[in-house]
Amino acid sequence: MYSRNRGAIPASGQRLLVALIPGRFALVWIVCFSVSVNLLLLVVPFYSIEVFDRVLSSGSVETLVGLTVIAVGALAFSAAFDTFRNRLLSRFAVGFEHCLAPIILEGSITGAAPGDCRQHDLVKLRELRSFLSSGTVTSLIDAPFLPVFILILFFLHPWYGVIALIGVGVLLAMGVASHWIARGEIAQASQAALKTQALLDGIVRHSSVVRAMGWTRGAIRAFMSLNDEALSPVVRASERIYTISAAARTVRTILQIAAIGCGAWLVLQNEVLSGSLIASSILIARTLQPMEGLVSAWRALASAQDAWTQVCNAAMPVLARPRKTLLPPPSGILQVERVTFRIGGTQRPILAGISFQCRPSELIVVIGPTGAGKSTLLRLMAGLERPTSGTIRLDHAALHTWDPDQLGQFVGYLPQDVQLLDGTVAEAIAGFDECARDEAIVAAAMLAQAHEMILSLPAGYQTEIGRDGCRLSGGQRQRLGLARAFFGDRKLILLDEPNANLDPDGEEALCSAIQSAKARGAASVIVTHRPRLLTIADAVLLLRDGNQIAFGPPYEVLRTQRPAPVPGSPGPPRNVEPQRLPGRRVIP
Ligand SMILES: Nc1ncnc2c1ncn2[C@@H]1O[C@H](COP(=O)(O)OP(=O)(O)OP(=O)(O)O)[C@@H](O)[C@H]1O
Repeated sequence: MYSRNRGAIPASGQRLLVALIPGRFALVWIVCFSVSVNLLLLVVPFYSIEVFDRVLSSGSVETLVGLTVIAVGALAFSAAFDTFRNRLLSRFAVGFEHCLAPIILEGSITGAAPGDCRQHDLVKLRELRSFLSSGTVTSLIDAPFLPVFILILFFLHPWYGVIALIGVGVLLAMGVASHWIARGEIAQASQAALKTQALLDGIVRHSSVVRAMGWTRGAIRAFMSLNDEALSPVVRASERIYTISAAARTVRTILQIAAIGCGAWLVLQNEVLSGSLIASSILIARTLQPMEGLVSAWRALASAQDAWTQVCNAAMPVLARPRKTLLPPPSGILQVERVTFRIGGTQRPILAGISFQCRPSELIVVIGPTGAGKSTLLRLMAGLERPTSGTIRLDHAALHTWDPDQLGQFVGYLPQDVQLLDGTVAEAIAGFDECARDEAIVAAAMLAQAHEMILSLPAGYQTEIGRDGCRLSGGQRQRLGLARAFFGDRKLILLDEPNANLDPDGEEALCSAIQSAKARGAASVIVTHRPRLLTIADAVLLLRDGNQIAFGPPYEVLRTQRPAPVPGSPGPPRNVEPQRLPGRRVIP
């Protein structure tokens, strides 16, 4: 079965997952209702036997009326039980999704779930939910009653039983064949569908770039070609399954005719009464119909099995994670100890042996050329990645020992691309903090010098900013991102090029916001390519090719990195601020 090469899931893990599902005891009721529905299905064949063999021979109208009332009553009960069973199944399916969706989502957000297509795990969960409330599941639940029907057929006459057994065997073989045929195609289609979805996400997300660069037709062509790739195995599998399904229908009809012919012959031989002829043909139809349904249900079954494997793979790492003890609020002592980071099995580390410390009220500015590893270092300090070796500590506790949500309350992180949540300005600042007070939101906006800008927006703090803040300018987005980073009681502020889109006024505002954060006792680490922040920094960390070239007071680091003056040249003027950061272009 296709499982994104994630390896087998231990049966104990699957049991653990199933044990979490609420309402699983409803399954007992579902089975009870199924037993009742299937037993009540026997009413029609027995009614036929009684009518043909007793009423017609005795001519008793009272018996006929009595039998009819009983049969209709039993069928009414059967319909009611069937309804209850389906309702329970659909509620169980909703409970199933409701229970597992938060786990899967947590895996996607925290990166606990393996694989690069985590957003599809929720889609797979939804597929499973609709499978659970589908007719395929009721057919599967009904399947164990087939032996009962076959036994009754044997009881009516052994030949009826033999015909039913042959039918079940042939249809079962056809079902298995369709499963084998569909298996490879479904795996292929599933992989291609993931690729198509990823491409579609990219095109929709960057639709303005696609439009501006004149790539619309190209994007459509690329999408259609991948979509065709995803559809063709589905079409191939469907065509083969339809062929087998049609053959199965023919086999069933032929066997039903055979049963009637055999019954008629047995009546002529006086081996059975005519009532049993009718009863046996009804019972054979009841036996073979679900089997025929299972032939086309194999594909749904294979897809559900694939979805279950993916859901288990996504949920297990989250369930296996130990609960973390909540630590006291930190004061903001950040220690980076011999940190090395490499991705996958790559030889060259992105960061190698980085060590420094940042105390409360200190500001460290990280500089270095493009690709030096500055953003990666910030991601590690925000706890988004774990060092390959070495440790990063906040108040002496390694970051991975903090509860991620608790740690997040004390870390204000602004990535290079601001990434604002869709919603209002206030929501973009407070995020998913349900207890956020308006005063705290406004205070953060004021600290980031974004308050005036927000008030100038059409609906102030209630202005909808659109997906990723698309209705705001780059500078406005950056100021909102800053306000979000300062929102709440942050003890560690991590900003990745916060002044990239800021004008000189914005940069001054950023400096005063950082001074306020310093005054509050927050430790700050800021990546920048511009020199303004160096004037308020306590220390500078210079990175190059993932290595720590220098760390110390700004003037020392910059002095050691300046090119030696050419003998005889006048040298740089003494009273001018540094205009070139080591390893970087000249700052205008
Ligand atoms: N997810 C990733 N997979 C593979 N390589 C990565 C990944 N993230 C970063 N890198 C590599 O790590 C190196 C450092 O990247 P990083 O973004 O940290 O640099 P940077 O110093 O912040 O650069 P810039 O100043 O341009 O933002 C780069 O060579 C980059 O290609």
